[in-house]
Amino acid sequence: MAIQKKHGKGRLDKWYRLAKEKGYRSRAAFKLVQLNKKYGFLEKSKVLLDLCAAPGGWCQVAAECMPNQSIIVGVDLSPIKPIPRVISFQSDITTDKCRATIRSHLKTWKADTVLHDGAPNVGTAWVQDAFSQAELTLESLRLATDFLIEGGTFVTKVFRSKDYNPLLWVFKQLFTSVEATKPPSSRNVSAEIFVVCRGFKAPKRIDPKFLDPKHVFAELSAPNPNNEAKVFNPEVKKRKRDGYEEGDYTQFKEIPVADFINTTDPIAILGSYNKLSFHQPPGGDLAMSTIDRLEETTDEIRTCCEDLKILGKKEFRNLLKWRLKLREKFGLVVKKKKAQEEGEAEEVAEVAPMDEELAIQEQLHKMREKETTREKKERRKENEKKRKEIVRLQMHMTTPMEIGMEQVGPGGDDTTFSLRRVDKAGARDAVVNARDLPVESESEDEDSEDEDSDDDGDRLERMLDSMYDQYQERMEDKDSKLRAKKSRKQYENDEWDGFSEDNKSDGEDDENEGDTEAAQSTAEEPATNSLSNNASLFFDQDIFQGLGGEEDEEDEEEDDEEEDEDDEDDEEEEEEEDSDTEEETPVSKQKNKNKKKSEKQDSEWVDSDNEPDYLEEPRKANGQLDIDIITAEAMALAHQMATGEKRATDVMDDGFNRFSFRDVDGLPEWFIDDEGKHSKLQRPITKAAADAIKEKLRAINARPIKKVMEAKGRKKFKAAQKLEKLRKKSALLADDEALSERDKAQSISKLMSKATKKKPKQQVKLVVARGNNRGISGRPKGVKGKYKIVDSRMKKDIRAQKRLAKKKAK
Ligand SMILES: C[S@@+](CC[C@H](N)C(=O)[O-])C[C@H]1O[C@@H](n2cnc3c(N)ncnc32)[C@H](O)[C@@H]1O
Repeated sequence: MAIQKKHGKGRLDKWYRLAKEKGYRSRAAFKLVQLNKKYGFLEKSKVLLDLCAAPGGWCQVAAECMPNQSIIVGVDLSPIKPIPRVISFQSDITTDKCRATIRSHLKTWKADTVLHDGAPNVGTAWVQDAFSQAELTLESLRLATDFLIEGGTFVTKVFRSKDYNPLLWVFKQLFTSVEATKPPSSRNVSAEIFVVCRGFKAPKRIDPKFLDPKHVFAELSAPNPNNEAKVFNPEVKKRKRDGYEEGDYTQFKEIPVADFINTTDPIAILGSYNKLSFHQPPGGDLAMSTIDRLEETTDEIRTCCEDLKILGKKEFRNLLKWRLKLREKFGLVVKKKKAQEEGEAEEVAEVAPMDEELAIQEQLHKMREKETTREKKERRKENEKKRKEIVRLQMHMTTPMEIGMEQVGPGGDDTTFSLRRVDKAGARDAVVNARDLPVESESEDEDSEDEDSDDDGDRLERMLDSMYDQYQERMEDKDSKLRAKKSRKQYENDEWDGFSEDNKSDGEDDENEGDTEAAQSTAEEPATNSLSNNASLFFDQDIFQGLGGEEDEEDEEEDDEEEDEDDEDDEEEEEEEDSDTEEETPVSKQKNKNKKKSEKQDSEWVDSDNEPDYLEEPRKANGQLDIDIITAEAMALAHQMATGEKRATDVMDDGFNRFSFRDVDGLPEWFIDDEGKHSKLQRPITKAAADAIKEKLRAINARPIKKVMEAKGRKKFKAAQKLEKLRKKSALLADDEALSERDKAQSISKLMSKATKKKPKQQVKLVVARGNNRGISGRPKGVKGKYKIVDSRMKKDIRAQKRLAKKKAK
């Protein structure tokens, strides 16, 4: 059971806040709400008497729940501010005057329900309050018996004390059903219980003893205590069930040490008593004298027992240890548990749990709170780890390199850098994009903590990457330029054919063979397939020159054989072949032309082995490259080349600059993208080139797009159809002999005017982007037909334009 604070803000719990919210005068109002929810007596009542009603929370609830025209009378020692539909007055419920006043208000009516929530010493008039709680309850019962109707309900607050059971016994004599319950809004730390007595028996004569506190709460004489049994057989001793002592305001409390040894709750004793007494009664006490004589009971222990209020932690610990030792000596340790279990079982049975749903909800709430605190803790831990990892990365303590090096070491079964393995591990894309790669620890000796933090680093990287992807997607949705840029980038990435699907399937049969094929294909790509410039340059390096493909070798062999067979015809055939191919395509023509031209300039440029990939580009009928120059830089370059200001070799030279071979491996994409904006050669743009591009774009914009053309075509077609219909109709009218010529002419002209009448244009509603419409996407609420979202400025401008146009028209 959670212990709630009894003071300060601990009192301001959720019921307090709820009461404030709902306008109830006290949090106690919820106790009645919950009691009524369980027993439903208020809705059935027409006359209600609220004893001890101030400040009036219960009266408010009663006024809410009871039928209209009901009579509600509230009384308290303290004044009650007026409540609609409630009669209230100030009086002591134990007096005859109070009884008379109630009678005057109720007249001949009998009450269906009597409520009593009285508590002595809690109201503002506590000085006048002389009764104990139990006595007050009995007094309220007396009033209830005076005013209750037969079958009526009496709801009262009772405190768990030694008087509780006698009270319950009295209730049972007067009511058919008596149930004790504790509403959820009643604090757990409070000893209060509510007893709902239903079905008032309304006996003609009530035995005065039932309502006489002296008689009801008279103590039964206890049997002589067996002190020996008390110490040695504690299971026989029943747990003290006196509950809270009424009116015990004594400051100094002492308790016999034997009780301290026997108790199941030593902490409570140490906390609430001032002294553990070794004092024995006149007749002597075996337990006490035994404890006194034992060697464990040292002088120090005795001194500690003298004044518990001045002891520190250490002394308390000593006392508890001493108690345990004595209990062991008396053999009480195991038995104590049993006794406690029994005691607890009994206690639970006393109070019926109320409103299970509410209890479950509360429990769920607690569990959820626990869960969130746990999650928060974990998140904090995780963040701390990530922060450390970033610091490590920044200090170059971890390197995002050596990708897959340990898996396939040199001299292993696989080739040194088996791309296929990388591919199989699903990291091909990662290699291409130089990201998402797991960073492997550099040495196996690194401790597990480092591995963990490496994993965290990877996770952080991946998180950043995915966040960046999401950001880009969002931006692409908004910006078509970005979309185009992405598709261009994708296209460039797709050009990397180093790991073709074919190779993949081959490789599954024979790894080694596949590998050579992969190598071969990569070596061949520059010549046959269109690789990106970077890739071409990469494979142009000397290291790849020696790598010949199987096909090449076969071709060579075949050539050799042919050479052997017919040496003489070889040269002629070759010449013929060359001329044939030259004639076949304009591409080769162009190639040849290029060859001849560039022989003067640069022999490398037309090296057939290094055929540039632009040969795959679309060409015009005359064999010229069909290049659409769309950027000012390209236009400027084209201009420079056309005027001879720049040569092809210059362009190639320009290709080798400090940005050409930027090492982007292992760098996150967002970083590359960000850098890419600036890490490139800034090419000069001429004014003429910029103007030419502007002109070109203007022309492109002026060109009607396909959809507009289609719409225009549809319009034309529909007009033709309409005309045809009209023609047919007017022909019919003209042939109608029943009509006079004048009527015919009139009907035809009517038809024509109807056809030529333009449909009124649908108005475009201007919706100002303010209030709820600010920043919305899609149709604003309550707008039908065509609409346009504008800002208020635009709306005003349009109105002004219209006004001006009207003025001009006048
Ligand atoms: C817990 S408060 C009642 C709260 C009330 N049910 C409500 O919902 O606002 C207890 C009240 O009992 C009143 N009380 C105590 N002894 C009384 C007595 N002898 N006669 C009348 N009222 C008494 C106190 O003045 C105090 O206002």
